Amino acid sequence: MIRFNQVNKTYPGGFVALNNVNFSLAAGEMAFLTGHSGAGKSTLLKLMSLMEKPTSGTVHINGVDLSKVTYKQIPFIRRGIGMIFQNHNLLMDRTVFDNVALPLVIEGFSHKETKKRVEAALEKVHLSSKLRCFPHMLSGGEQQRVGIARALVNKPPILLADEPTGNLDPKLSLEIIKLFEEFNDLGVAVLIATHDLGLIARLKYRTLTLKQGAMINDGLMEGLQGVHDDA
Ligand SMILES: Nc1ncnc2c1ncn2[C@@H]1O[C@H](COP(=O)(O)OP(=O)(O)OP(=O)(O)O)[C@@H](O)[C@H]1O
Repeated sequence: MIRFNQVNKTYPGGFVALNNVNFSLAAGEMAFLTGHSGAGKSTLLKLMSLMEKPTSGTVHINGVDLSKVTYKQIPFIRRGIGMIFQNHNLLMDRTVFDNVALPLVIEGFSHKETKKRVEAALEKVHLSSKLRCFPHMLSGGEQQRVGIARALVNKPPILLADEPTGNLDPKLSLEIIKLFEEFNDLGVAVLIATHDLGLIARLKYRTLTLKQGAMINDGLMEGLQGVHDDA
């Protein structure tokens, strides 16, 4: 589903953001990605979504070697990945329905099919009653759930989340993770980049840890000391 093989990323200017990263995430797996600020978490997510290219090494997503993807094919590859961000990037002048419908409108789905899918996605994130609301009428946790519905409305097999609980209190954070678990139970592979060591410690999922661009841990976290030392 996701496979990194000897991946290096050096940004123009010479900064080494990723150093020989190897890992894979199978279909239906769920894992955390953590590490200090600047460790390379966002860079790793950007390589998967074709926002950046590796300097060397290969990245496979849904069986496709991304180095072989042409410019024209990029939108098709991206459709296989749902992305969720800390600030959820909702369109504030559009309703909840329109925000969630956006990926389907871009893909050219009929109005009838769009309505069916948007209603189903909003039901999954428990927001059916808020369909006609504008984002400013919702709480932070509800806005994040709209972002999740939008990311998953076209049923991608992979979900990538970059600090999805960054602005939320512990209770709401857990609710968001529970939603991810529900999608994971349906077979979606989920990778969650987070600084939230409390969340990681409570949930006992596989945890990939980056330190200065190198993958220093891959597995359940036992002791978390040292990971965020150089933050
Ligand atoms: N476009 C760029 N050009 C040059 N350097 C960059 C670029 N993007 C990121 N970097 C550098 O690469 C390093 C890794 O950045 P990255 O955003 O992947 O870290 P991160 O682990 O996501 O950090 P944070 O938790 O603070 O978001 C940082 O030192 C950053 O300054």
